[in-house]
Amino acid sequence: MSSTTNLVEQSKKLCAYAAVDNNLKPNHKIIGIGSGSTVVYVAERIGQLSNKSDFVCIPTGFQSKQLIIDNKLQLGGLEENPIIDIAFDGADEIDSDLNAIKGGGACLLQEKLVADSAKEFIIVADDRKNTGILGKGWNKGIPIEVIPNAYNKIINELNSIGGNAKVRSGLPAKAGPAITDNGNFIVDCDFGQVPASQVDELNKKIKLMVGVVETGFFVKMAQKAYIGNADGTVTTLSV
Ligand SMILES: O=C(CO)[C@H](O)[C@H](O)COP(=O)(O)O
Repeated sequence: MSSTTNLVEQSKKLCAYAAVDNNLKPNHKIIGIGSGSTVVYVAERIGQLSNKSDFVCIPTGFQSKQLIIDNKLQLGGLEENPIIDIAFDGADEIDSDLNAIKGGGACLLQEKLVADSAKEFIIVADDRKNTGILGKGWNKGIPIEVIPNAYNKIINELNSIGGNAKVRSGLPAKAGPAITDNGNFIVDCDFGQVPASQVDELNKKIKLMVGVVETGFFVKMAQKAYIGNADGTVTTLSV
């Protein structure tokens, strides 16, 4: 592992541990666990607690479910636990209002369900994600989960409002489109930089396209973000 990779990994761990240590309380009985490489350390930290039988963890997808099981945490479902006390998740990019782009790992629908059901939603990310404006650092486009046979219709509609959209490929693991945990496709749409004041309006426009299941814009959902810096410090952002 190169020293840069080491530093990024270290910063992910630091921010995840700080987010858990500073926010998880004994009265939190239902905990949302997100997806991605940073949340691995959230699950690890929660797994170190001695009162693991006192709470239930709700996953945001297949990887997240495995993290819960691997850390010997109690697995629960959103059906039986529709109100989550606190949820932790990663992000692909964060702006100055704590709006986020999510879905780089194709889990955005379940991630948004968990975040939306949570009384407190906390983002953990290394400092490459904290650019202040969505689309500045993340140039792969906004992930949008769509019904499979609607993908070309939606690509046309996204392009007609100024986007540059393409269906996400499953290569090299799978020929053809990537398939989400919900059996849908992901369309990634680049809109360039989206100022914080325009994120809500753009998100609503996309949501209204028939065949769109969910967008990767998380608009004002997070109360706090823990950012792991390369120098070993953690910055806390809050709204
Ligand atoms: O939205 C996500 C998956 O759909 C992840 O939370 C996001 O991609 C961040 O992942 P990482 O912590 O590996 O940078």
